[in-house]
Amino acid sequence: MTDLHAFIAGLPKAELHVHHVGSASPRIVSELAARHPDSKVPTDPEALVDYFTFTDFAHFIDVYLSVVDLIRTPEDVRLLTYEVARDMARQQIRYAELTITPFSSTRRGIDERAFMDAIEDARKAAEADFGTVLRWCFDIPGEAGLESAEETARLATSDKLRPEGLVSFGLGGPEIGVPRPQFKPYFDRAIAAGLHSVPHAGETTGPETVWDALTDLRAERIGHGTSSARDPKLLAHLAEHRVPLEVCPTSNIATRAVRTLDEHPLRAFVDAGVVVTINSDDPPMFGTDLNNEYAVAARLLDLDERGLAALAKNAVEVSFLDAPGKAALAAEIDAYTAGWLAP
Ligand SMILES: Nc1ncnc2c1ncn2[C@@H]1O[C@H](CCC(=O)c2cccc(C(=O)O)c2)[C@@H](O)[C@H]1O
Ligand SMILES: [Zn+2]
Repeated sequence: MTDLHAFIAGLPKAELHVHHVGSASPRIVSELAARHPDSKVPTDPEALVDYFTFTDFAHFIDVYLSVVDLIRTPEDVRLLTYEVARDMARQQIRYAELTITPFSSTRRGIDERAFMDAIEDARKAAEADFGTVLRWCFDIPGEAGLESAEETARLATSDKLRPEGLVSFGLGGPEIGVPRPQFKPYFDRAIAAGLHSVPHAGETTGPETVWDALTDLRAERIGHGTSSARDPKLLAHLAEHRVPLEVCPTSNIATRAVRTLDEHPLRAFVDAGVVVTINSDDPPMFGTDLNNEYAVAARLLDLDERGLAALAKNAVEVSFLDAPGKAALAAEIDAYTAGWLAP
């Protein structure tokens, strides 16, 4: 391990763009598959590497949904959530906003009350046992249609069901053929209920989708926003209004949204003055983790320890953590970096 990799491994971090089911490691997949042996998801870690090699974005979503099918009971939901937090803690991730798609679970027959209790129970246990603070983003799986938007908005805004850890409202899945403006009424409801707007946009379609997310969905941060690099006016707007991009470099290669890491627009975003955060999206499915994404960012942006610490602090600053939590985590990053660089 180089010094920079060791620095990253110990750096306290926040992650703002990571999916719940997409974080199921081979260890967790094996445990779930043992509970549900009829699943087509392989349990052998070597076979999983092949299974998690995608020909395009649509193929990725097919495979993703086969892992969704492994989560059938509230106890599966609890196990997944708690074990994902354990994997995060091992990477010194202190705070994560985990994107959860409750529609996928409720439509598969998991009771909505039991679902909320399972994620909340796991959140509290993970904070007590591992020190990792979790918050939720509930996302609409856009391709599943307006029925899924209605269900997600209902679950996210219901006084009786809305979980304490919920901070934001998102929109994921394929973008092609799924225009963002149709989701405006659902985002309006979520925002009126006090949730932050963080849709995916510009991952697999052009910059116009990012404009739609800003205008119609009142996005406060953009998931990916990769194609923004093709529109200088959009870059200037993102920079001026300090709308951060949640960049997930390895994900973009794995889903073939970008051809190679050297062609990734991360550097163009930074050069344009856009606030960026570094994220892992669906780490085991993309053969990565947050530490590796920081190493990729260090290479693409030519960063040293101070630059990496600044990137980690970006994520804290634009997170939806409360002010004392942000101050404490930023101070922890500074203390760690000063200690590392001290002679
Ligand atoms: N890189 C990504 N970019 C975008 N999204 C990503 C990414 N990674 C993970 N996701 C997740 O994939 C889900 C997609 C689920 C979906 O399309 C769907 C369609 C029809 C039916 C059902 C169902 O459950 O019955 C689900 C999204 O909601 C999102 O949370
Ligand atoms: Zn995502």
